Amino acid sequence: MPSRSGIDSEFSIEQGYLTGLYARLDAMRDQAATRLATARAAGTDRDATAFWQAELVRLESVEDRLCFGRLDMRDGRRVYIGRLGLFPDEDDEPLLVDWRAPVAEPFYTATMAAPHGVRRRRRITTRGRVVLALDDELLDPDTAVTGGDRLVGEGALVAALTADRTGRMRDIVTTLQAEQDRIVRDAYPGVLVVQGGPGTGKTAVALHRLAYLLYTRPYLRTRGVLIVGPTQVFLDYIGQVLPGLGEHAVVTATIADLCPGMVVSRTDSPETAEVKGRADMAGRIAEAVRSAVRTAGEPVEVVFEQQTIRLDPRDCLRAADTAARAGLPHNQARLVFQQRMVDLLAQRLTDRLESVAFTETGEAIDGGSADGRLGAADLRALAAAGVVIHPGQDDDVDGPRRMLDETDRARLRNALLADTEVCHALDELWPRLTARQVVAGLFATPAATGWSAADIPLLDEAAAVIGDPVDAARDGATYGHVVVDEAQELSAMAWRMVLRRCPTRSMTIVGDLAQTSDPAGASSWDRMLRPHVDDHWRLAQLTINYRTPAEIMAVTTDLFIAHHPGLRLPRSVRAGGEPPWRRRTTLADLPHVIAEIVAAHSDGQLAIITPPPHLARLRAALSLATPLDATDPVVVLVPGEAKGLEFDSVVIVDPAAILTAPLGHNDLYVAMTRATRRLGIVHPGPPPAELSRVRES
Ligand SMILES: Nc1ncnc2c1ncn2[C@@H]1O[C@H](COP(=O)(O)OP(=O)(O)OP(=O)(O)O)[C@@H](O)[C@H]1O
Repeated sequence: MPSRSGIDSEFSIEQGYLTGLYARLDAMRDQAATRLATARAAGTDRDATAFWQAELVRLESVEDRLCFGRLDMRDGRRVYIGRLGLFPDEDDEPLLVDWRAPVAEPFYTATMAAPHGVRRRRRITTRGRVVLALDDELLDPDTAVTGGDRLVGEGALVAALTADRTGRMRDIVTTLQAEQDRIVRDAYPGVLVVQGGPGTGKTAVALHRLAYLLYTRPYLRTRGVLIVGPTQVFLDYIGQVLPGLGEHAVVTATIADLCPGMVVSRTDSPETAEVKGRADMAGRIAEAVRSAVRTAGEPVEVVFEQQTIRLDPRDCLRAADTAARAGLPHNQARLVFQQRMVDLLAQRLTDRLESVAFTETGEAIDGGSADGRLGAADLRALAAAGVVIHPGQDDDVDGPRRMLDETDRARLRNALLADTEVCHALDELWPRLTARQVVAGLFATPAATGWSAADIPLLDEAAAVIGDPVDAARDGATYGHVVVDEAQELSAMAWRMVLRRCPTRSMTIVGDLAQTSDPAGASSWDRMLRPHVDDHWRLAQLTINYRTPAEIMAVTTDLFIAHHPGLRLPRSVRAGGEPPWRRRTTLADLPHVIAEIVAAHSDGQLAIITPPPHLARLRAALSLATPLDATDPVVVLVPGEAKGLEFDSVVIVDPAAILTAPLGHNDLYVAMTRATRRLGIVHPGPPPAELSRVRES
């Protein structure tokens, strides 16, 4: 055992070092504040103002757990690891190494068998600016046997996993595990899919990977990075993680948010949503847009300044063909079509004009040659009649003459383009479309009835095909790297929407095929991704469940095996929690029983997960305000809302009703794996067979 004085001296060494680090951080903050004030006062350099403002925010956000580790290397070097790099001076050795730097990697990956030059790994637990605990691991077996070093403090991982939940995710930078760190630092440039069971840290890993990529690929800061999550509640839940890692320039969005200006106000039946999510909807949208062009068949008559101009259907078809071959979206190709048509109309008008000349008294003389141009003989006749004709600059003096030069013809084309009747006639042939029109036309649904979640990817697809954003005022941006969380829920059409925002296909996709609850979602990553990225995607797996204790995972086994024979249940990292329980009641008594459970609950955050039909009744019974706030001590929510979240205690209501949804078994699995400590089930009537392992209380 290390002596008390030995431990004390280790603490005082680390406390002294930590105090020095904070002093350096404070100095950097002061310097950033001064530079910001100077830039603001000068008022000229907006880039400098923005830079120092962002720098100040970055330095403020690393206050908590600034330094959390130390590596003692076999060559005698000592490396302190923390949230950012700190240097005494530009060229000196760092006081603190950013956790993302290569030299920090062994902090996460070194083992006794592969120590990567590390002799001792020390985890430093702090609160505020005070050292609370030191936790040492010796990676040098010889020294360990002689007892020359010592282990100090509580295991940081266990402490992190057993801490009370707050409704906000925390970063795991101090306790990232080796299999997670490998994914965080993976240099794969294409689509990296992280598959893993509940609680394996997929979300945490994706967020840390994003922080790592922003550090190692600084160009991403200007290209922008995007996180797509299932709900706003989920995005709020993870919202503190990246700022805590010093990264603020990240956009978060649900699928609906990616389509600016759209509000989801309608719910489709699962069957309809599944149909709308299918990949072949893209073909239907393209066809609907193509068929809006009506150029075949009848000759086209266009009236301009009381003259009727008749165009041959073949001319219109040729114009449409040229426009279609320009490779532009519909609304932009329409401009090419209009241009071609106006050229044709102007030509017809010019031909007609040049085949008719007028005397000074306004009388028409038919002086046209066979090709509609004025020949030398015509000109002589016209001159004799007193008509003055200005030959165009490009006219050959010996050849047929033109009345209109290029400028005149351009003016004529402009006059045609500005003419309401002409525009109307051309619009009939190649109408300008809106995304709303196209999608409403597909399902014969009036746009006024509002849009469902499954409509959003269709609107976005239509917007891409026609070339105008759904909301004329706001266009969707593209990003240098995109993270998609709960990615198993995305339909084929939603994938198309996300991929349009990531032209480089640099993506981190995290999800679990056993948690899919959207009927249009994924049952195979390959089937979902191959049509878009061919084989430029790679699978990484996480296998250890850090959230859910073994006792709870054990009761999900029957449910899991019955529906996912090909997948493996993740292994729980900890056991010893309370055994799950179930309680039978009646439908009428349900609100009363839940209120009783809530009243008796005192320890940590509690979630009541219920199928939608009971939601309003239970919220009313508990007098809960409506918008869901995941930080409340008691929350009532449906399985879809619980995705990605976690709570100290979970009570599942009426599991049989949850199982009636199309992928209800996955919903129930999601609900059961949200608990970090306790799971209870309240069921009106007999329990579903899949839950027979749960003891009745
Ligand atoms: N290395 C770690 N150290 C500390 N906590 C961890 C670690 N890995 C995961 N956790 C914790 O485990 C919990 C589950 O992590 P996370 O939500 O990322 O898992 P997930 O795989 O996305 O889960 P699900 O698919 O169920 O939504 C979180 O509280 C997270 O902080």
